[in-house]
Amino acid sequence: MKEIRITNVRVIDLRFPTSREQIGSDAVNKDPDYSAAYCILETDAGISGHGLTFTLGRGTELCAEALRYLAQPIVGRTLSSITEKMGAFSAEVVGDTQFRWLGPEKGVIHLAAAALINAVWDLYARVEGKPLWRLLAELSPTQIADAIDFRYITDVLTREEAIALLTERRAGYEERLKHLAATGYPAYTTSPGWFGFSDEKIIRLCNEALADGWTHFKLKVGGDPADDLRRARLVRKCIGPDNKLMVDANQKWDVNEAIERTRSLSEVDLWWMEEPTSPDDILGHARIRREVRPVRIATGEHCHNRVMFKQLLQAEAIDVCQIDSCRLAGVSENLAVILMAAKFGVPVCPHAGGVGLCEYVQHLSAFDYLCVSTTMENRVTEFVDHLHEHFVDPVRIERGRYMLPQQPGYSIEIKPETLRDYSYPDGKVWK
Ligand SMILES: C[C@H](O)[C@@H](O)CC(=O)C(=O)O
Ligand SMILES: [Mg+2]
Repeated sequence: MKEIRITNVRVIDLRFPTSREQIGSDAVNKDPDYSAAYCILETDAGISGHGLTFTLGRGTELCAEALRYLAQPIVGRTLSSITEKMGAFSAEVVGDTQFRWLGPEKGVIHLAAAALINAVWDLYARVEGKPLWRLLAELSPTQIADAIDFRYITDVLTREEAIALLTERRAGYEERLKHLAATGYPAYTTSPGWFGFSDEKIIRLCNEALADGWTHFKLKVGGDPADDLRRARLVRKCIGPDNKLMVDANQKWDVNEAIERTRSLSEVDLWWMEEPTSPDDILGHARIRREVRPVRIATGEHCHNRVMFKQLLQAEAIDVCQIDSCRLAGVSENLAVILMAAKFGVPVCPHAGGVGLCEYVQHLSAFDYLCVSTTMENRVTEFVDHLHEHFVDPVRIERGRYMLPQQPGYSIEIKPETLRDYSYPDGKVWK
């Protein structure tokens, strides 16, 4: 096959005015405009790769600028020179000897790295003619290991251990694939439970979700204690005792307060408490987890790199590992965390509250089930029912489950008219 060369990278600052209806709101992020720094890798073969990183509106221009900077060195490179060792490529992207001072491997520059690395994976999958989950599932254990930068995690997961785990878990792959294709991957919905929604709206949306077959629901908390409890009781009453209810405080509390508030909310039978305190407080999470048992503790959407996840796992601080497709530096770093979570026996339930995150994480969950965890037990991938109409290959949900994507790529391409109308500040939506 002819070598494919990247000839140009276009970067777009894209923003959706979701705050106008309180979509995506939580106790801390009260007015999110779901946004993205979006990039298109153009090639000399006519085929292009797409990637985005999720943001909340203001500041997206900083991510877009960082993305432009990180993209420069790949213009002129062949795709195969990058994809033959995606782990080395990831290390290059995050290792720029001056730029890394702005992180390292965290914040604006890491979000930008995710958009770029994801775009390369998208291009790779398209060129191979496979959806990303299938590309990953059909790579050999050695090739998956080559896609990972193991630096800083070899004390818990070496390259050899990763290869051994993937090799051992290969058994039963065909049966799992048939099962996944037939039933889809379990999901939960956050859409009825945004912080800024009225009681009436929450109940109407829960009832609609129940009718659509949803069995797992998440509610935003972190407001006035009595109000949180009242809303949680309302949702529990509406969904009944058998469906699962999770709550998300989005980092609102100090550790002591988190313990107190979780105990109080446990009255409504919580399946998990999410982001009870600062995402950086690993020992705080460990203490909260010990003191609120049997309520399980979930976190990860603000866990900015594999080292943080390594420590959360080592410290026995989490019951649920919420990887984020673009908080971590794209597919490659997510693979590292999926494998570490498997080693510690902690279920991965990806975060997807944002634009494009559902489109991304369905591929990661499929790969996790097919090749790593080999089970769906206690695993649910988040779903939010917003903005899918802007994607060329949007997610398909049936009875509360993600159906396997079929089109080549990482499902993240946004329609050209959306790129035009929602680009910031010149798109017509922002005029
Ligand atoms: C600002 C985002 O909508 C955030 O609230 C998402 C989130 O925490 C989740 O989906 O979980
Ligand atoms: Mg959350």
